[in-house]
Amino acid sequence: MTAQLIDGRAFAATLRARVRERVAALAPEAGRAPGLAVVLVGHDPASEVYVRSKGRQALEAGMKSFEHRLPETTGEDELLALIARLNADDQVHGILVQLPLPAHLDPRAVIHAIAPQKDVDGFHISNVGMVGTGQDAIVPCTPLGVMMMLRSLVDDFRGKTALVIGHSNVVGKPMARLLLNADCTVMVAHKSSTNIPELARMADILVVAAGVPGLVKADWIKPGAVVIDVGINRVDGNAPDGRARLVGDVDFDRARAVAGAITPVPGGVGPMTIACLLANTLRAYCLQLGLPDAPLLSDTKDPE
Ligand SMILES: Nc1nc(=O)c2c([nH]1)NC[C@@H]1CN(c3ccc(C(=O)N[C@@H](CCC(=O)O)C(=O)O)cc3)C=[N+]21
Ligand SMILES: [Mg+2]
Repeated sequence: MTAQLIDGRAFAATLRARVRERVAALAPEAGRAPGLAVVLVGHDPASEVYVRSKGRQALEAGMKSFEHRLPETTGEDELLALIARLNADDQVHGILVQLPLPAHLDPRAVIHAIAPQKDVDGFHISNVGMVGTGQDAIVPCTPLGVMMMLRSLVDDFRGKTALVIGHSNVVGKPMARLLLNADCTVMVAHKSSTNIPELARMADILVVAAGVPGLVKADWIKPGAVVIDVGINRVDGNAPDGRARLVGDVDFDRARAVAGAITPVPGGVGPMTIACLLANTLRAYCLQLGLPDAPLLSDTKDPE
């Protein structure tokens, strides 16, 4: 058997188109469009690329984009003052502070300074607590995108067993909570657990967010399982042209022969993360303006 490839670029394009349509319907005058503010401190090259594409995609969706680039040496007071201004700015409906921050800045203090209704990353303790108790909240972009893709593949989460490898606040923990909220049986493993292969072999749904290239071997995968690879690892010099190559956390070429469906890297989870940021910004806008907020992709079985 060869696994079905889950096309994250196609899902993301469909979601972006739905966001764009709804923005056009809700805010025909550009002056009232949803606004996304992205804050980047310092010059991490990967972060620069992501921040640029977030800004470009926000504009393409008919939103306003505000980019704030601050020097590496920015003090916490200065950053908190900027967040306070963005919280008070009625043109700004979503605020994202790009992580990681330089070491002298405390990410918790910064995240918790963001107004929860503008926290489009879903990292504020208020949104985390809401998701943790099964309430409607702003959900972190990567796990939200994964759930949208899973819903198109899994008819009924009840009775399914899921393993999440990695328990970060950004991906693993919220992923596990969303799967629990969907009535899956959920296991969460640290990447260095010695029994991961046995746990993985029980999983109908395997979500890997460990940051270890090729961690998951084909013989860990239950035949027919849905495998979601969240890893984005830059491996130097392996591409035919000698440049860095992106690989996931799953030994993709061999896993394909065992899994029922699998996400590639690149072109899997990554593109959905940014599309979900736009969806969250639209959601935040609706919450702030008291507009109805209908689901965009989460309710549909098929991205077409
Ligand atoms: N506050 C905050 N929120 C984030 O959501 C956040 C962040 N900080 N810091 C960095 C990570 C990383 N991240 C990605 C988004 C898109 C791709 C993506 O589109 N990846 C493409 C490939 C891109 C490439 O070629 O590098 C793909 O997988 O196909 C990847 C990674 C969001 N992050
Ligand atoms: Mg991420």
